[in-house]
Amino acid sequence: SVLNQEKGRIPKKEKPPFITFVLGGPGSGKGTQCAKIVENFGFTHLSAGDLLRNEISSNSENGAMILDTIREGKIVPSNVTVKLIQRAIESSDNDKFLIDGFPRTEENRRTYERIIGAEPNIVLFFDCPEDEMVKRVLSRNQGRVDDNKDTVRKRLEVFTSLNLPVINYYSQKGKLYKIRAVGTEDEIFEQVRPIFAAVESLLKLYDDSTRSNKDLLIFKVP
Ligand SMILES: Nc1ncnc2c1ncn2[C@@H]1O[C@H](COP(=O)(O)OP(=O)(O)OP(=O)(O)O)[C@@H](O)[C@H]1O
Ligand SMILES: O=c1ccn([C@@H]2O[C@H](COP(=O)(O)O)[C@@H](O)[C@H]2O)c(=O)[nH]1
Ligand SMILES: [Mg+2]
Repeated sequence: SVLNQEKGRIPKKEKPPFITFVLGGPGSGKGTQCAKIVENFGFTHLSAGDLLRNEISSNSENGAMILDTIREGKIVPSNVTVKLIQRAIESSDNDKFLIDGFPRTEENRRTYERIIGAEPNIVLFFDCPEDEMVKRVLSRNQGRVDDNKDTVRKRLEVFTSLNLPVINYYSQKGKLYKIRAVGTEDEIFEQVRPIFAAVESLLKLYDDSTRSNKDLLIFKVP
């Protein structure tokens, strides 16, 4: 805005957004915890699965292919998912996002980096035992076509073989925050809260600065 420019600050859209990837197996509680982060810290929640399900319900050209892929617990082609995420980020006024359930594969990750031209600032990993994840998914009752025994088994296999390498990648980069995703929703959120309290302080510093320096957003939570 003019006000910002007068004060010598960088207008909001010219600053890179703060991106958090939220990872974890099926039913680990990603969506549940994202809702709490939205409520407490004002992030915009973009669930890759929800963006894909919207494509099915709006009868888009890729809808049938996406439905088949989700039924099988497989992964939708990277360019399709990344374009949906890109469109959602660009059409938002917010500058801090939770990208939930993406990237699922190393190929997803590289495609995101190529198209968006950036890496996430931090990555959360909800680490939950398999038997607990299966129990949660099978009692979810939201009418999802993939919440059945057979597809859950396939989703768990895909998680282990394709998603864990992505999680290891971000761990090696020092960007990963691992949450022990057992206990009540509130108990789990008490592990999440300090991470976003630190992010909030950092973003405040950044908002007050005149720099568009991305390095300011590389930090360690105490
Ligand atoms: N800590 C918890 N204890 C018990 N049930 C939980 C807990 N957290 C979430 N749930 C429930 O487990 C189910 C799965 O949670 P949620 O949808 O948040 O998982 P998810 O990681 O987003 O799963 P998916 O990858 O399949 O989308 C939901 O019915 C949710 O209400
Ligand atoms: O990046 C993504 C995210 C999701 N999928 C497909 O959607 C389902 C459901 O995802 P949830 O995160 O559990 O809502 C997932 O099993 C994949 O089939 C995808 O292909 N790519
Ligand atoms: Mg979810």
